[in-house]
Amino acid sequence: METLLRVTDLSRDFGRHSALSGVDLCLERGQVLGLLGPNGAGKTTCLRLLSGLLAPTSGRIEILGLDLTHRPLAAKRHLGYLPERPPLHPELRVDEYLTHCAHLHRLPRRAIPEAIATAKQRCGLEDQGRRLIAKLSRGYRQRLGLAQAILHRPPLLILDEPTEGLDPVQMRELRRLIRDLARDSGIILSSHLLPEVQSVCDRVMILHQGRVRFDAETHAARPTNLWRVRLGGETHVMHLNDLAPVAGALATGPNQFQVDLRAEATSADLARAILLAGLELFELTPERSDLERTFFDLIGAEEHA
Ligand SMILES: Nc1ncnc2c1ncn2[C@@H]1O[C@H](COP(=O)(O)OP(=O)(O)OP(=O)(O)O)[C@@H](O)[C@H]1O
Repeated sequence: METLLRVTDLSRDFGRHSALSGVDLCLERGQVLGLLGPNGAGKTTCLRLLSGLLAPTSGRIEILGLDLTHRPLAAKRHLGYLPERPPLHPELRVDEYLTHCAHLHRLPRRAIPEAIATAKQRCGLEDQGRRLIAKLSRGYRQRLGLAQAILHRPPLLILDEPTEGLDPVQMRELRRLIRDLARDSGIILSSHLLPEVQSVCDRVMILHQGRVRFDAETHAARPTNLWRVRLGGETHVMHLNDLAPVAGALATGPNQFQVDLRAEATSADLARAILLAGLELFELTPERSDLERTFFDLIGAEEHA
């Protein structure tokens, strides 16, 4: 595997306020990393640092082994960036804007038409070249922002809230595009939506108040077949362990249990078995994964604050 990005002990202060502190991360080609966190967690600050738009207070960022602080131009050549609000020029047509971006990316003049055609094709903009940007829908503007980010075929893509403001169909299409782009690049994206990150990312980092609170592969963070069960009356854990769909049960409180179901069993099988055994079922809910627990604890803390 090829390491595209290596970040060591990255911090950024604004005056006395620490917006980001002690972030370490590594990204390989083919990986999609999701930065998740509530408003003000430090996601945009982190992505602006990684894209070289903001200088770190301390720490090191290497893109394909090039130090972003000491060799910014060489390092940024390998990077495509979709900011939270892409600076599109509404008075330009799609092709005019992409030509302008190609010049900014310093693409050789002869390579520009093909680069634009490829970027438009990948982003589903083939028929939009003559359209005024002012007339594009939100979804198409986002595609155009992505097209400018991939125009020079960078191996590293940084996308700040790429699906923000899109409708569910546009979101699904953009997620598909992100997965497609990840076949030959590494992608970091930010979001404050847990399902979004779970559906598109291989790895997730939760930021809160500028610090990393959780960092794991998303498949490792997926819930197992664990359920929380609350029963009525006087029930012993043995009653649950005797039921056919149950692989194992633990008592977690008076009449409360954590139940691990057999691989092929469903919650409906469990509910049926509990009722057939003559027990009273008060609650049956999926146990959250560590990722979900951390996320909802933090969001809950935010809402409470
Ligand atoms: N230029 C700046 N000057 C001062 N403070 C800033 C600046 N940029 C960000 N901050 C502060 O740094 C913290 C992190 O902000 P940041 O925009 O990175 O969060 P975020 O996770 O991207 O939030 P959101 O989801 O709302 O975009 C916030 O407290 C914010 O107010």
